[in-house]
Amino acid sequence: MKLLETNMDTLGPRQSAELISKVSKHVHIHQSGIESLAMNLINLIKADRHSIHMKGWKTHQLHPAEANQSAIDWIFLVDALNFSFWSVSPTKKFMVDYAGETYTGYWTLCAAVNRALDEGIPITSAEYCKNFTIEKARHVFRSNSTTEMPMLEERVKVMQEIGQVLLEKFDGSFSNCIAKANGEARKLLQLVTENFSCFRDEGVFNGRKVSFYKRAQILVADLWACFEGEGLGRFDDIDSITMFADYRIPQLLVYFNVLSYSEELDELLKKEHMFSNGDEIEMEIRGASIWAVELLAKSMNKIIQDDIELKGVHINSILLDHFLWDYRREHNVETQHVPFHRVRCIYY
Ligand SMILES: Nc1nc2c(c(CN[C@H]3C=C[C@H](O)[C@@H]3O)cn2[C@@H]2O[C@H](COP(=O)(O)O)[C@@H](O)[C@H]2O)c(=O)[nH]1
Repeated sequence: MKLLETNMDTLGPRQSAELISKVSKHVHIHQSGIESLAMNLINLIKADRHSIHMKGWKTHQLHPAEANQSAIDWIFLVDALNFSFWSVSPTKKFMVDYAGETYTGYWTLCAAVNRALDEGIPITSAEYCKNFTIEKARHVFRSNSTTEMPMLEERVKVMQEIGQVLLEKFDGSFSNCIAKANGEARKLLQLVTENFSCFRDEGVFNGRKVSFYKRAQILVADLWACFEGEGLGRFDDIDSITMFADYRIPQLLVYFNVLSYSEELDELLKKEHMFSNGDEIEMEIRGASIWAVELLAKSMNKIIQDDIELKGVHINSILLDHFLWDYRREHNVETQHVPFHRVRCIYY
Protein backbone atom coordinates (compact mmCIF):
# COMPACT_ATOMS: atom_id res chain seq x y z
CA MET A 1 0.00 0.00 0.00
CA LYS A 2 1.50 3.33 -1.10
CA LEU A 3 1.55 6.01 1.64
CA LEU A 4 0.07 9.10 0.00
CA GLU A 5 1.27 12.37 1.56
CA THR A 6 -1.92 14.41 1.20
CA ASN A 7 -5.42 14.16 2.60
CA MET A 8 -7.12 15.85 -0.35
CA ASP A 9 -9.52 13.80 -2.46
CA THR A 10 -8.01 11.81 -5.28
CA LEU A 11 -8.54 13.45 -8.67
CA GLY A 12 -10.22 11.23 -11.31
CA PRO A 13 -8.13 10.05 -14.28
CA ARG A 14 -9.32 12.82 -16.62
CA GLN A 15 -8.70 15.65 -14.14
CA SER A 16 -5.37 14.05 -13.19
CA ALA A 17 -4.35 13.91 -16.84
CA GLU A 18 -5.29 17.54 -17.47
CA LEU A 19 -3.40 18.71 -14.38
CA ILE A 20 -0.27 16.71 -15.22
CA SER A 21 -0.20 17.65 -18.92
CA LYS A 22 -0.41 21.37 -18.11
CA VAL A 23 2.81 21.38 -16.07
CA SER A 24 4.63 18.43 -17.63
CA LYS A 25 8.34 19.12 -18.22
CA HIS A 26 9.36 16.00 -20.15
CA VAL A 27 6.30 15.15 -22.25
CA HIS A 28 4.61 17.66 -24.58
CA ILE A 29 1.35 17.47 -26.49
CA HIS A 30 1.30 18.94 -30.01
CA GLN A 31 -2.09 20.25 -31.19
CA SER A 32 -0.84 20.05 -34.79
CA GLY A 33 -0.17 16.34 -34.33
CA ILE A 34 -3.62 15.86 -32.82
CA GLU A 35 -5.34 17.61 -35.71
CA SER A 36 -3.49 15.72 -38.43
CA LEU A 37 -4.05 12.36 -36.72
CA ALA A 38 -7.72 13.29 -36.25
CA MET A 39 -8.05 13.96 -39.98
CA ASN A 40 -6.29 10.71 -40.89
CA LEU A 41 -8.57 8.69 -38.62
CA ILE A 42 -11.66 10.47 -39.95
CA ASN A 43 -10.62 9.50 -43.49
CA LEU A 44 -10.11 5.93 -42.30
CA ILE A 45 -13.65 5.86 -40.87
CA LYS A 46 -15.02 7.33 -44.11
CA ALA A 47 -13.35 4.50 -46.01
CA ASP A 48 -14.57 1.85 -43.55
CA ARG A 49 -17.03 2.63 -40.77
CA HIS A 50 -15.82 -0.40 -38.82
CA SER A 51 -12.15 0.57 -38.76
CA ILE A 52 -12.72 2.17 -35.34
CA HIS A 53 -15.56 0.32 -33.67
CA MET A 54 -16.38 -1.40 -30.37
CA LYS A 55 -17.12 -4.67 -32.19
CA GLY A 56 -13.37 -5.07 -32.73
CA TRP A 57 -12.93 -6.43 -29.22
CA LYS A 58 -14.92 -9.59 -29.89
CA THR A 59 -13.13 -10.34 -33.15
CA HIS A 60 -10.00 -11.29 -31.24
CA GLN A 61 -9.85 -15.08 -31.27
CA LEU A 62 -8.84 -15.32 -27.59
CA HIS A 63 -11.58 -13.05 -26.27
CA PRO A 64 -14.97 -14.51 -25.24
CA ALA A 65 -17.24 -14.67 -28.29
CA GLU A 66 -20.42 -14.87 -26.18
CA ALA A 67 -21.57 -12.05 -23.86
CA ASN A 68 -22.67 -13.97 -20.75
CA GLN A 69 -21.84 -14.71 -17.09
CA SER A 70 -18.69 -16.67 -17.87
CA ALA A 71 -17.51 -13.82 -20.14
CA ILE A 72 -17.90 -11.43 -17.18
CA ASP A 73 -15.86 -13.72 -14.91
CA TRP A 74 -13.24 -14.14 -17.66
CA ILE A 75 -12.95 -10.36 -18.25
CA PHE A 76 -12.67 -9.62 -14.52
CA LEU A 77 -9.87 -12.15 -14.01
CA VAL A 78 -7.97 -11.10 -17.15
CA ASP A 79 -8.20 -7.40 -16.34
CA ALA A 80 -7.10 -8.05 -12.77
CA LEU A 81 -3.94 -9.66 -14.22
CA ASN A 82 -3.57 -7.42 -17.29
CA PHE A 83 -0.16 -5.91 -16.46
CA SER A 84 3.56 -6.01 -17.17
CA PHE A 85 4.11 -8.46 -20.02
CA TRP A 86 7.16 -6.76 -21.47
CA SER A 87 10.42 -8.70 -21.52
CA VAL A 88 13.97 -7.49 -20.83
CA SER A 89 15.10 -8.68 -24.24
CA PRO A 90 13.27 -9.59 -27.47
CA THR A 91 14.85 -13.05 -27.29
CA LYS A 92 13.64 -13.69 -23.72
CA LYS A 93 9.88 -13.49 -24.11
CA PHE A 94 7.35 -15.42 -22.05
CA MET A 95 5.32 -17.38 -24.59
CA VAL A 96 2.18 -19.54 -24.54
CA ASP A 97 1.18 -21.98 -27.29
CA TYR A 98 -2.57 -22.30 -27.64
CA ALA A 99 -4.87 -23.61 -30.40
CA GLY A 100 -2.01 -23.88 -32.85
CA GLU A 101 -0.61 -20.36 -32.26
CA THR A 102 2.27 -19.03 -30.16
CA TYR A 103 1.33 -15.92 -28.19
CA THR A 104 3.40 -13.18 -26.57
CA GLY A 105 2.56 -10.13 -24.43
CA TYR A 106 -1.01 -9.52 -23.31
CA TRP A 107 -2.20 -12.43 -25.43
CA THR A 108 -0.19 -14.91 -23.32
CA LEU A 109 -2.51 -14.11 -20.42
CA CYS A 110 -5.65 -14.76 -22.49
CA ALA A 111 -4.13 -17.95 -23.93
CA ALA A 112 -3.07 -19.27 -20.50
CA VAL A 113 -6.53 -18.59 -19.01
CA ASN A 114 -8.23 -20.33 -21.95
CA ARG A 115 -5.75 -23.24 -21.72
CA ALA A 116 -6.57 -23.65 -18.01
CA LEU A 117 -10.33 -23.61 -18.69
CA ASP A 118 -9.85 -26.22 -21.45
CA GLU A 119 -7.98 -28.34 -18.87
CA GLY A 120 -11.00 -28.16 -16.56
CA ILE A 121 -9.36 -25.74 -14.12
CA PRO A 122 -12.05 -23.29 -12.81
CA ILE A 123 -9.56 -20.40 -12.95
CA THR A 124 -12.26 -17.70 -13.25
CA SER A 125 -14.10 -18.82 -10.10
CA ALA A 126 -13.74 -16.77 -6.89
CA GLU A 127 -13.14 -19.92 -4.82
CA TYR A 128 -10.25 -21.04 -7.01
CA CYS A 129 -8.70 -17.57 -7.02
CA LYS A 130 -8.96 -17.21 -3.24
CA ASN A 131 -6.99 -20.46 -2.80
CA PHE A 132 -4.49 -19.79 -5.59
CA THR A 133 -0.83 -20.61 -4.87
CA ILE A 134 2.53 -20.10 -6.54
CA GLU A 135 2.64 -23.84 -7.29
CA LYS A 136 -0.70 -23.65 -9.13
CA ALA A 137 0.55 -20.49 -10.91
CA ARG A 138 3.63 -22.33 -12.18
CA HIS A 139 1.28 -24.84 -13.81
CA VAL A 140 -1.46 -22.55 -15.06
CA PHE A 141 0.92 -19.84 -16.35
CA ARG A 142 3.59 -22.27 -17.55
CA SER A 143 5.70 -20.97 -20.40
CA ASN A 144 6.33 -22.51 -23.81
CA SER A 145 9.65 -20.66 -23.96
CA THR A 146 12.51 -20.62 -21.46
CA THR A 147 11.23 -17.38 -19.92
CA GLU A 148 8.71 -17.40 -17.06
CA MET A 149 5.71 -15.06 -16.93
CA PRO A 150 6.81 -11.75 -15.36
CA MET A 151 5.70 -10.95 -11.78
CA LEU A 152 4.26 -14.41 -11.02
CA GLU A 153 4.24 -13.88 -7.23
CA GLU A 154 2.39 -10.58 -7.60
CA ARG A 155 -0.19 -12.25 -9.84
CA VAL A 156 -0.81 -14.90 -7.18
CA LYS A 157 -1.46 -12.16 -4.60
CA VAL A 158 -3.82 -10.34 -6.98
CA MET A 159 -5.83 -13.52 -7.60
CA GLN A 160 -6.03 -14.31 -3.88
CA GLU A 161 -7.30 -10.78 -3.19
CA ILE A 162 -9.96 -10.75 -5.92
CA GLY A 163 -11.20 -14.19 -4.85
CA GLN A 164 -11.39 -13.16 -1.21
CA VAL A 165 -13.21 -9.87 -1.92
CA LEU A 166 -15.61 -11.39 -4.48
CA LEU A 167 -16.70 -13.98 -1.90
CA GLU A 168 -16.86 -11.51 1.00
CA LYS A 169 -18.62 -8.62 -0.74
CA PHE A 170 -20.13 -9.75 -4.03
CA ASP A 171 -21.41 -13.25 -3.35
CA GLY A 172 -18.62 -14.76 -5.45
CA SER A 173 -19.38 -13.07 -8.75
CA PHE A 174 -18.28 -9.78 -10.32
CA SER A 175 -21.67 -9.45 -12.05
CA ASN A 176 -23.06 -8.52 -8.59
CA CYS A 177 -20.60 -5.65 -8.47
CA ILE A 178 -21.71 -4.49 -11.94
CA ALA A 179 -25.35 -4.63 -10.82
CA LYS A 180 -24.55 -2.24 -7.92
CA ALA A 181 -23.25 0.33 -10.43
CA ASN A 182 -26.71 0.72 -12.03
CA GLY A 183 -25.30 1.33 -15.52
CA GLU A 184 -22.90 4.05 -14.41
CA ALA A 185 -19.28 3.64 -15.50
CA ARG A 186 -18.05 6.13 -12.89
CA LYS A 187 -19.85 4.20 -10.14
CA LEU A 188 -18.40 0.87 -11.28
CA LEU A 189 -14.92 2.45 -11.40
CA GLN A 190 -15.43 3.64 -7.81
CA LEU A 191 -16.74 0.24 -6.61
CA VAL A 192 -13.76 -1.56 -8.18
CA THR A 193 -11.04 0.81 -6.93
CA GLU A 194 -12.56 1.04 -3.43
CA ASN A 195 -13.07 -2.68 -2.93
CA PHE A 196 -10.06 -4.18 -4.73
CA SER A 197 -6.74 -2.59 -3.75
CA CYS A 198 -4.96 -4.25 -6.71
CA PHE A 199 -6.86 -1.87 -9.04
CA ARG A 200 -5.93 1.25 -7.03
CA ASP A 201 -3.61 2.79 -9.63
CA GLU A 202 -2.90 6.16 -7.98
CA GLY A 203 -0.01 8.52 -7.23
CA VAL A 204 0.96 11.92 -5.83
CA PHE A 205 1.90 14.59 -8.38
CA ASN A 206 3.02 18.06 -7.16
CA GLY A 207 1.35 17.30 -3.84
CA ARG A 208 -1.99 16.30 -5.40
CA LYS A 209 -3.46 12.76 -5.22
CA VAL A 210 -3.92 11.65 -8.82
CA SER A 211 -5.32 8.49 -10.41
CA PHE A 212 -4.87 6.60 -13.69
CA TYR A 213 -6.96 3.48 -12.92
CA LYS A 214 -5.69 1.80 -16.06
CA ARG A 215 -6.91 -1.74 -15.31
CA ALA A 216 -10.16 -0.64 -13.67
CA GLN A 217 -11.01 1.47 -16.72
CA ILE A 218 -10.05 -1.24 -19.23
CA LEU A 219 -12.29 -3.61 -17.19
CA VAL A 220 -15.29 -1.30 -17.70
CA ALA A 221 -14.36 -0.84 -21.37
CA ASP A 222 -14.00 -4.58 -22.01
CA LEU A 223 -17.43 -5.24 -20.46
CA TRP A 224 -18.91 -2.46 -22.62
CA ALA A 225 -17.25 -3.86 -25.77
CA CYS A 226 -18.08 -7.51 -25.03
CA PHE A 227 -21.77 -6.72 -24.39
CA GLU A 228 -21.79 -4.13 -27.20
CA GLY A 229 -23.11 -1.48 -24.87
CA GLU A 230 -26.19 -3.55 -23.91
CA GLY A 231 -27.38 -5.29 -20.73
CA LEU A 232 -24.62 -5.56 -18.13
CA GLY A 233 -22.33 -3.76 -20.62
CA ARG A 234 -24.56 -0.71 -20.84
CA PHE A 235 -23.02 2.43 -19.29
CA ASP A 236 -24.74 5.76 -19.94
CA ASP A 237 -21.56 7.65 -19.10
CA ILE A 238 -19.13 5.37 -20.98
CA ASP A 239 -17.45 8.45 -22.51
CA SER A 240 -16.17 9.30 -19.02
CA ILE A 241 -13.70 6.42 -19.36
CA THR A 242 -10.27 7.63 -20.49
CA MET A 243 -7.58 5.86 -22.52
CA PHE A 244 -5.73 3.16 -20.55
CA ALA A 245 -2.33 4.47 -19.48
CA ASP A 246 -0.12 1.48 -20.28
CA TYR A 247 3.42 1.33 -21.68
CA ARG A 248 2.28 0.93 -25.31
CA ILE A 249 -0.03 3.83 -26.23
CA PRO A 250 2.60 6.50 -25.42
CA GLN A 251 4.79 4.87 -28.11
CA LEU A 252 2.03 5.33 -30.69
CA LEU A 253 1.38 8.93 -29.68
CA VAL A 254 5.05 9.77 -30.21
CA TYR A 255 5.03 7.78 -33.46
CA PHE A 256 2.11 9.95 -34.70
CA ASN A 257 3.82 13.18 -33.50
CA VAL A 258 1.07 13.84 -30.98
CA LEU A 259 3.55 13.64 -28.11
CA SER A 260 7.23 14.53 -27.90
CA TYR A 261 9.70 13.75 -25.16
CA SER A 262 12.48 15.92 -23.68
CA GLU A 263 16.06 15.06 -24.56
CA GLU A 264 16.56 13.80 -21.02
CA LEU A 265 13.62 11.42 -21.31
CA ASP A 266 14.77 10.24 -24.75
CA GLU A 267 18.16 9.46 -23.23
CA LEU A 268 16.60 7.49 -20.36
CA LEU A 269 14.52 5.45 -22.83
CA LYS A 270 17.53 4.74 -25.02
CA LYS A 271 19.43 3.51 -21.95
CA GLU A 272 16.45 1.23 -21.15
CA HIS A 273 16.17 2.98 -17.78
CA MET A 274 13.93 1.25 -15.24
CA PHE A 275 11.35 3.77 -14.06
CA SER A 276 9.50 3.34 -10.77
CA ASN A 277 5.72 3.45 -10.67
CA GLY A 278 4.89 6.88 -9.25
CA ASP A 279 8.05 8.63 -10.56
CA GLU A 280 7.18 12.18 -11.62
CA ILE A 281 8.46 11.52 -15.17
CA GLU A 282 6.53 8.23 -15.38
CA MET A 283 3.34 10.03 -14.33
CA GLU A 284 4.02 12.72 -16.96
CA ILE A 285 4.15 10.04 -19.67
CA ARG A 286 0.90 8.48 -18.43
CA GLY A 287 -0.95 11.73 -17.72
CA ALA A 288 0.02 13.45 -20.98
CA SER A 289 -0.94 10.30 -22.95
CA ILE A 290 -4.40 10.22 -21.39
CA TRP A 291 -4.91 13.92 -22.02
CA ALA A 292 -3.69 13.70 -25.63
CA VAL A 293 -6.27 10.99 -26.39
CA GLU A 294 -9.00 13.10 -24.75
CA LEU A 295 -8.05 16.00 -27.05
CA LEU A 296 -7.94 13.65 -30.05
CA ALA A 297 -11.48 12.38 -29.33
CA LYS A 298 -12.69 15.97 -28.92
CA SER A 299 -11.06 17.04 -32.19
CA MET A 300 -12.57 14.10 -34.10
CA ASN A 301 -16.08 14.56 -32.67
CA LYS A 302 -15.94 18.24 -33.66
CA ILE A 303 -15.16 17.29 -37.28
CA ILE A 304 -17.82 14.54 -37.22
CA GLN A 305 -20.63 16.81 -36.01
CA ASP A 306 -20.04 19.13 -38.99
CA ASP A 307 -19.91 16.32 -41.56
CA ILE A 308 -23.25 14.90 -42.74
CA GLU A 309 -21.42 11.90 -44.23
CA LEU A 310 -20.43 10.84 -40.71
CA LYS A 311 -23.89 11.08 -39.17
CA GLY A 312 -24.23 8.58 -36.32
CA VAL A 313 -20.50 8.14 -35.80
CA HIS A 314 -19.29 8.88 -32.25
CA ILE A 315 -15.71 8.58 -31.03
CA ASN A 316 -14.57 8.07 -27.45
CA SER A 317 -11.23 7.38 -25.79
CA ILE A 318 -11.87 3.64 -25.52
CA LEU A 319 -12.27 3.25 -29.28
CA LEU A 320 -9.19 5.37 -29.94
CA ASP A 321 -7.19 3.42 -27.38
CA HIS A 322 -8.12 0.04 -28.87
CA PHE A 323 -7.35 1.32 -32.38
CA LEU A 324 -3.94 2.66 -31.35
CA TRP A 325 -3.09 -0.47 -29.36
CA ASP A 326 -3.98 -2.78 -32.22
CA TYR A 327 -2.26 -0.50 -34.77
CA ARG A 328 1.13 -0.99 -33.11
CA ARG A 329 1.14 -4.73 -33.60
CA GLU A 330 -0.27 -4.61 -37.11
CA HIS A 331 2.29 -2.03 -38.21
CA ASN A 332 5.26 -3.22 -36.16
CA VAL A 333 5.69 0.25 -34.69
CA GLU A 334 7.79 -0.80 -31.73
CA THR A 335 10.96 -1.82 -33.52
CA GLN A 336 10.99 1.16 -35.89
CA HIS A 337 10.35 3.94 -33.44
CA VAL A 338 10.07 4.96 -29.85
CA PRO A 339 11.05 2.45 -27.14
CA PHE A 340 8.48 1.93 -24.40
CA HIS A 341 9.14 3.09 -20.83
CA ARG A 342 10.09 0.20 -18.55
CA VAL A 343 8.28 -0.19 -15.24
CA ARG A 344 7.54 -3.29 -13.23
CA CYS A 345 4.27 -2.81 -11.34
CA ILE A 346 0.88 -4.45 -11.03
CA TYR A 347 -1.01 -1.44 -12.39
CA TYR A 348 -0.20 -1.68 -16.12
N1 LIG B 1 -3.99 0.89 -23.56
C1 LIG B 1 -4.21 -0.42 -23.71
N2 LIG B 1 -3.39 -1.28 -23.08
C2 LIG B 1 -3.63 -2.60 -23.28
C3 LIG B 1 -4.67 -3.08 -24.06
C4 LIG B 1 -4.60 -4.50 -23.98
C5 LIG B 1 -5.52 -5.47 -24.60
N3 LIG B 1 -5.74 -5.06 -25.94
C6 LIG B 1 -6.68 -5.73 -26.75
C7 LIG B 1 -8.02 -5.85 -26.17
C8 LIG B 1 -8.91 -5.13 -26.83
C9 LIG B 1 -8.28 -4.36 -27.88
O1 LIG B 1 -8.96 -4.53 -29.11
C10 LIG B 1 -6.90 -4.90 -27.99
O2 LIG B 1 -6.74 -5.78 -29.07
C11 LIG B 1 -3.50 -4.80 -23.19
N4 LIG B 1 -2.96 -3.65 -22.79
C12 LIG B 1 -1.75 -3.41 -22.02
O3 LIG B 1 -0.67 -3.42 -22.96
C13 LIG B 1 0.48 -3.98 -22.31
C14 LIG B 1 0.79 -5.29 -23.02
O4 LIG B 1 1.32 -4.95 -24.30
P1 LIG B 1 2.20 -6.10 -25.01
O5 LIG B 1 3.36 -6.39 -24.05
O6 LIG B 1 2.62 -5.51 -26.33
O7 LIG B 1 1.25 -7.30 -25.16
C15 LIG B 1 0.08 -4.27 -20.88
O8 LIG B 1 0.29 -3.11 -20.09
C16 LIG B 1 -1.41 -4.49 -21.02
O9 LIG B 1 -2.09 -4.25 -19.81
C17 LIG B 1 -5.53 -2.16 -24.72
O10 LIG B 1 -6.47 -2.48 -25.48
N5 LIG B 1 -5.25 -0.84 -24.50
